[in-house]
Amino acid sequence: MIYTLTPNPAIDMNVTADSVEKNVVSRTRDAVYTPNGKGLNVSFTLQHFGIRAPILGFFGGFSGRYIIDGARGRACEAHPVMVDGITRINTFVTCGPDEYKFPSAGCAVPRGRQLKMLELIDGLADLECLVVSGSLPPQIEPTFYDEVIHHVHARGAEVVLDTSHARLAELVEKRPLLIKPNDEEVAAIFGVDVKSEADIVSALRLIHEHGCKNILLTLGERGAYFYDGARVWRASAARVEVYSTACAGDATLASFLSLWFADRENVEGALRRAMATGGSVAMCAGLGDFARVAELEGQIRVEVVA
Ligand SMILES: O=P(O)(O)OC[C@@]1(O)O[C@H](CO)[C@@H](O)[C@@H]1O
Repeated sequence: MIYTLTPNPAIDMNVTADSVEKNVVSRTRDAVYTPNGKGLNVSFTLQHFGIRAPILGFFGGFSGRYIIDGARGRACEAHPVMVDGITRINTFVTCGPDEYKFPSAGCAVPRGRQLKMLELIDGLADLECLVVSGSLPPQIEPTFYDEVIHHVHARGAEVVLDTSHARLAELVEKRPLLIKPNDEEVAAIFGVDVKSEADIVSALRLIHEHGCKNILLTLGERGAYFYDGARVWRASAARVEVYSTACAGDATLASFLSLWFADRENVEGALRRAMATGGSVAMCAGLGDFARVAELEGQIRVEVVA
């Protein structure tokens, strides 16, 4: 079974504004509140594609309860580790063609609660893969990622990592099954350019040499690349009118896993579904209803480029 771990969940608040200016009141409308956080988005998307992916995470206060209730309301199993404090609310403002993103720091997770999470992971008898997604809240040291990987590997299970933390450069040496960086993360964390296709292929090979078994590199409207240590695939992006790109990367990762985790040969089908799902999510606030995935799949071109 695939599980997801979101160390720092959030309620996402998506709003629309006609203008955003400093030192004046910028009124917003159309607020949409959704239970989120990177790993939860992965679980919800997997659930859409018929794959149960129980949720692990740290939750607190009214906002934490709203997220847990929202997950259970979608028939997603949740194993919360409760903390004092209030789970964060992240704000996403769409203003014409521009997006403003304001993630909060999150609520502190004391060491005792971190150990409780590791204990929970140790007890997951059916764990095959843990998708660890998103940032770390206050009081959690970056080495918590290392500890989680150690506990998952000790159970004989695999780890998928999606984090923009600089520690990713060391974590790839622990041989995760897959990482899903974007172009900015590859440049910032691994110090390599991904402007041309030649740059991209070299970057993928470099990250693979450091230990990561598979890499799904997402590039927004430039599409995505996948490397498994043997071949590099390129997939085009869906051509859609973007409302908010928040959650699109998580949905891309989850929809890729929904096919590829069980059938590692089906990279082409998995990439087609991934790009269509990411496109459908970018058209709306939150994850939306995935209504246009099948139609968008027809637009996606996938080819082996190296
Ligand atoms: O602060 P993190 O954990 O890196 O990102 C959190 C977050 O921005 O990621 C998701 C979109 O990918 C949102 O649902 C959520 O608010």
